[in-house]
Amino acid sequence: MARVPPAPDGLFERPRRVVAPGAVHVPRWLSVERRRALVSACREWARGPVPLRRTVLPGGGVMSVRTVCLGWHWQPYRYARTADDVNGARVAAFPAWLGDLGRAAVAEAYGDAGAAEAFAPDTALINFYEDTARMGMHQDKEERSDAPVVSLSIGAACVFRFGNTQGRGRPWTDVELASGDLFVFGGPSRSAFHGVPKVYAGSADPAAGMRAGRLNLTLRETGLS
Ligand SMILES: O=C(O)CCC(=O)C(=O)O
Ligand SMILES: [Fe+2]
Repeated sequence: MARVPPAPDGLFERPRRVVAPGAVHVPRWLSVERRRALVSACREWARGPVPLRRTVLPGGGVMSVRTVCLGWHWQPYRYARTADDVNGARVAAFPAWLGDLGRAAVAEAYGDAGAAEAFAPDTALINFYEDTARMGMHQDKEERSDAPVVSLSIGAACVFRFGNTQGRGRPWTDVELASGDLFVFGGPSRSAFHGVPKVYAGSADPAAGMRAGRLNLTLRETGLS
């Protein structure tokens, strides 16, 4: 297992990059204040009403990431208001301020005020990765909306593998997502396969309140009511 952390901040410039049409990586978008506020909000949400837990897949496999949802609860492979595969509780509300952050993210990534204004996320999936956690290649496809997915990363850096819409295999692009990075995928990239094959052990963001591990939030429109 590679344990070499990415280059320290500031050593190399990480430019903003269009990875595929509609898929934009904006390094270090979140300020340290914003990262700290998100980390403490996630700590609260991880306590309940639905606790942070490993999702059990229909075949019996258990995901290595631990997840908690806001607004709508995702379980393989549908959304519901209640976490029927955990404790039956209704998930915490999706807060208005997180919707504002999502719209700012779309504006930043696409430079399109109309697209930003139209973005109305109603769910967040919050994933916590220990250094050994991974996420296999998948599509985010339970949403009934063409709206983009906004992804925010805090803590340890990872390899985010961004593939194609046809299948799990190549071609793909490996992107390093580090603390504070924004990644938005929409338009022709909305249903691209993607995953996290590696977290860089030893990279952390103590200033944001993360001594170890990686936090990722995806803000999405479910298209459900
Ligand atoms: O952790 C990430 O960067 C991606 C998470 C993801 O793909 C998901 O929650 O569906
Ligand atoms: Fe995903």
